[in-house]
Amino acid sequence: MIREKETGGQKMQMLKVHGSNNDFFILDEKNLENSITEDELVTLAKKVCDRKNGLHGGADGILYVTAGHAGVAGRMRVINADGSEASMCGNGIRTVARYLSEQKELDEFKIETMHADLEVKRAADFAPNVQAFDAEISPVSFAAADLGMHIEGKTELIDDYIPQLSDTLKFSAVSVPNPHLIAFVSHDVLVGPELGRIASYLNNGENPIFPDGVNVSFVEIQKAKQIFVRTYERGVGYTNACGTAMSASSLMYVLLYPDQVKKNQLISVFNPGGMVKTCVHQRKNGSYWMSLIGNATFVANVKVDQSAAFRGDFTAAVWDEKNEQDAYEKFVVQLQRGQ
Ligand SMILES: N[C@@H](CCC[C@H](N)C(=O)O)C(=O)O
Repeated sequence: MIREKETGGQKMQMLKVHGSNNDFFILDEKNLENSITEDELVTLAKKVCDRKNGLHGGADGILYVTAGHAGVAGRMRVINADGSEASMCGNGIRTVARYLSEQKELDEFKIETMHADLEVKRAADFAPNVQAFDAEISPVSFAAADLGMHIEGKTELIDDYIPQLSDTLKFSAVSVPNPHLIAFVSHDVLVGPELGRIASYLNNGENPIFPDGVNVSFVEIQKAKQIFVRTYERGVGYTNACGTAMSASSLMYVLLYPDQVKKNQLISVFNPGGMVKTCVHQRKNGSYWMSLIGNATFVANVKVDQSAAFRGDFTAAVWDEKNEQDAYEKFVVQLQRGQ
C-alpha cells in the first residue's frame, strides 16, 4: 500500500524486516543515491529506529548491507537503535540471508559479519507465507576478555553468582560473539521486574562489570528441549526476541542440563515475538557453534528522502507493504494455541 507522497530529493530505499518480531530496516548501500559517512549511519539509526518519532514505529536496529569480500554473498553490519554497533545479530542475519538469497538466486552461501563469515541457508517455511532461514551462530567464547567482563578473580562465568547483581540468581556469560549474560529462572522471575533492573544497570550508564554493556536474558525451561527466552538488549532495551541470545541460551541449556538435551538435538525456543529452533554443535577442536532457524519476514519496502531521514523527518516516506505480516501473526496465534 502506498501511504504517502514521494518527494523530489535524494532517495534512500530500505526494507523493513523482522525475525521473531525483532525488527530492523535493511539498508543496502546499493540503494543509496548518495553514499553515507559513518556518522550519518549512526544518526540515521537513531532517527529511523526511534520508537516514538522514527520511521513507521521505529525498529530495533539497521542492518547495513555492503558487498563484502571475495567468497561471500554480502556483508552485514548491525547498528543498534542507539547508534552503537554490534558484532552480530541472529534474527537480523536470517533476514539479510533471505534478501541476498533472492537477489543472487542462491539457497546456501556465506555472509561476512564483523568477526566471521557465517553460513546461511534456506530452511523449510515455518507456515504458509512464513519463509525461514538457518544461520550459523559463531564464534563462541566464554573468556572474560572476549566478553568485556570484569569480575575480580574470574576468567569466565558459568552458572555462578554476581553478588553486585543478585543474591539469588546464577549467571553464565558467553559471547557468540556479541556478549550475553544468561540466567535460568522460574516463570515468575521471567515475567517480573528483575530482568529490567539488572539489564538497565548494566546498559544504561556506567558499570564496572560490563563497561561496554551486555545483552541480558532470562530463560525458563518449559519442558525438555523447549525453553522461553526473554531478552533486554544492549543498545536497544527490551526486544521481542534476540537471535544471538536464544542461541547462547540454547548452548547454556545443553551445557547445564545434559539430562534434558544434548548436542545436535533441536531445541524449540519461544520468545515474546514467536519461536525459533536452535541446535548446538561442537567442532572437532572443541569449539561450539549453533544453528538458528527461524522466520525471515519482509514487512514493507520503504522510500525516504535521504536528507530528511537524517533530520528524522519521515512525513514524505513511501511505505509499500509486502503482505507477509498477517501470515506471521497467524503463525504466532497457532503457536500460542499449541503451547
Ligand atoms: N537482536 C540481535 C542482537 C543485536 C545486537 C545486540 N543488541 C548487541 O548489541 O549485541 C539478535 O537477534 O541477535
